[in-house]
Amino acid sequence: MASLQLYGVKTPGLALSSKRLEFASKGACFSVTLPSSSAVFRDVEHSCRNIGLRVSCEALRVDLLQRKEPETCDSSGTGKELTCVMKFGGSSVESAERMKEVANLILSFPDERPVIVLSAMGKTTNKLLKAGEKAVTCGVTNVESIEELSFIKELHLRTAHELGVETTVIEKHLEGLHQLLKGISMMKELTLRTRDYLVSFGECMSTRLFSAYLNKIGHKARQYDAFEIGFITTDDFTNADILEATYPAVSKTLVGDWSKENAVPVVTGYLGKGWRSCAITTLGRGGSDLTATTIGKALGLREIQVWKDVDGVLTCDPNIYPGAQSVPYLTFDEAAELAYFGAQVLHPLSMRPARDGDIPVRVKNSYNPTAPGTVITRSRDMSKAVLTSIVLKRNVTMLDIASTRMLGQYGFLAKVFTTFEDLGISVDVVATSEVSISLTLDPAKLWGRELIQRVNELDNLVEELEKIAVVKLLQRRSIISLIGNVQKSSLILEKVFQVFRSNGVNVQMISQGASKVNISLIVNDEEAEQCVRALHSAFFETDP
Ligand SMILES: Nc1ncnc2c1ncn2[C@@H]1O[C@H](COP(=O)(O)OP(=O)(O)O)[C@@H](O)[C@H]1O
Ligand SMILES: N[C@@H](CC(=O)OP(=O)(O)O)C(=O)O
Repeated sequence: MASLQLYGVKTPGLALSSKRLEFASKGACFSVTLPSSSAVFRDVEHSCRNIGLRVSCEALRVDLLQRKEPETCDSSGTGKELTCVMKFGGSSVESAERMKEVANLILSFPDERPVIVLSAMGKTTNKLLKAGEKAVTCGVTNVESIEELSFIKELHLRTAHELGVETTVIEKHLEGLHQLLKGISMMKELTLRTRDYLVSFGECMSTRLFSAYLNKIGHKARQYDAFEIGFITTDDFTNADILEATYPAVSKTLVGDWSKENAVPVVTGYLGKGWRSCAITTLGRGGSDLTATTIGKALGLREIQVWKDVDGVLTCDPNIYPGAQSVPYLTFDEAAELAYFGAQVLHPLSMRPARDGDIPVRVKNSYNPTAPGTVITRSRDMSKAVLTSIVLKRNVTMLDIASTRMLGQYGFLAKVFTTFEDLGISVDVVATSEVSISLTLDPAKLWGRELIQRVNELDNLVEELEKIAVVKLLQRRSIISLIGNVQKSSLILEKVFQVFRSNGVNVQMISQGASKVNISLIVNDEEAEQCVRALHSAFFETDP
């Protein structure tokens, strides 16, 4: 038997009984006693609906997984609510020195009562993945000498020493990591599920170190593993999606604990728990941004701050052009499009919870906290906006598909897209006429797969499409996305084509589509960076 609490209750004080259920009203909470089988989850949901309670199987499952007894919200804290999320990425917490600076930064906002979200230290996630790959082939006796394992151990132990906190806070994890790598090397295989478990050590350790440090300097803090506090996801290992049930569960734990002890919550970014597998999942690379916005929405906070190593969202990738400037304002739609089309600065799905909860997101530089950064909100004054940012997505596969039938035949586009659906391949940019279609394949989805699988999928795709069309497969293309005010598309395109002409570059496909903020152009990979630099100069560095 398990004890549950239900969320989303509409009518406080309502009592219900049935053969299998016992609801006892407790303010807005109801506890229920039932055996833990999924059939019963459905029964409970159904019964609740019948009496006007809005709950989902997922919400029930979350609480059952936590197996928490109903608690009274007796508060011994200050009664002041949490105000914002502050997320610090790997670049912001790469060393003890950086962690100290981040702690100072947090303390320099005495009016804020933040939830802290941290990524793994520096490049730890990459190193963990590399260590996992080496473990597959190196043999159990050689795991000890995997360079990346030694690096991670040394980094975290040194950080503990330099912060002056007990190494015991991470020792169990370091030992667990070592054992896991031995396991991988025995099995000679690294599944996606194991990969997620492997990388979770990064966030689990960074948050433990940081929370211990805050406590050491007299700032009460409490560490949380996201997968223990209700971050419930799909079971898509390495790219899991957050489920609705996460919001009430996370809010209940964080707000409940805060109201009792006023300890700054320090939460692992990037991680969740698969709702069927109950195993640790990850939200895709850079997923801590999504953790932050999810907490912001769950708790209805005033602001979500995402602290990076750049002065906010920039006019283009500074690695392509160091003269990129910071963009002061963006809408959620612009930021989402920018992230989706490849700007590494934000996780592609991270704007969704912020937009749903209408919570402003501020992108700031932890190395330069006085810089204003970028504020992302639902709407902004677009009257003067032309181009906001230029984004590059490299190594894209493009398909030219021309119907073998004549003009006036219907159903061609439907057949093409059915083929994509059947093969589970998603499409990025599309331009069509009645009898031909050019499109690019989403590289994130395609390149995430094993090489053999990828080649097979492309072969199958072309084979299927060739039944109705002449197909040309074009590799090594780049999408240049122009994020801005599409209302001024003629002005933007006039300038773009001038730039391309003077650089001798031919655009191979162009799509404005339904998006109100993005014009996409496809060029050859080798021409792409030069184009971005030339466009940047034309749009941002010359007088209007
Ligand atoms: N348009 C852009 N604006 C800002 N940064 C960008 C942009 N495109 C790419 N970047 C890169 O994104 C990096 C920040 O993202 P990320 O490495 O995920 O930060 P963090 O680890 O702090 O979360 C920057 O250092 C920069 O190199
Ligand atoms: N550590 C994870 C998650 C993350 O969000 O990292 P960062 O905030 O450093 O991009 C990654 O490297 O993907």
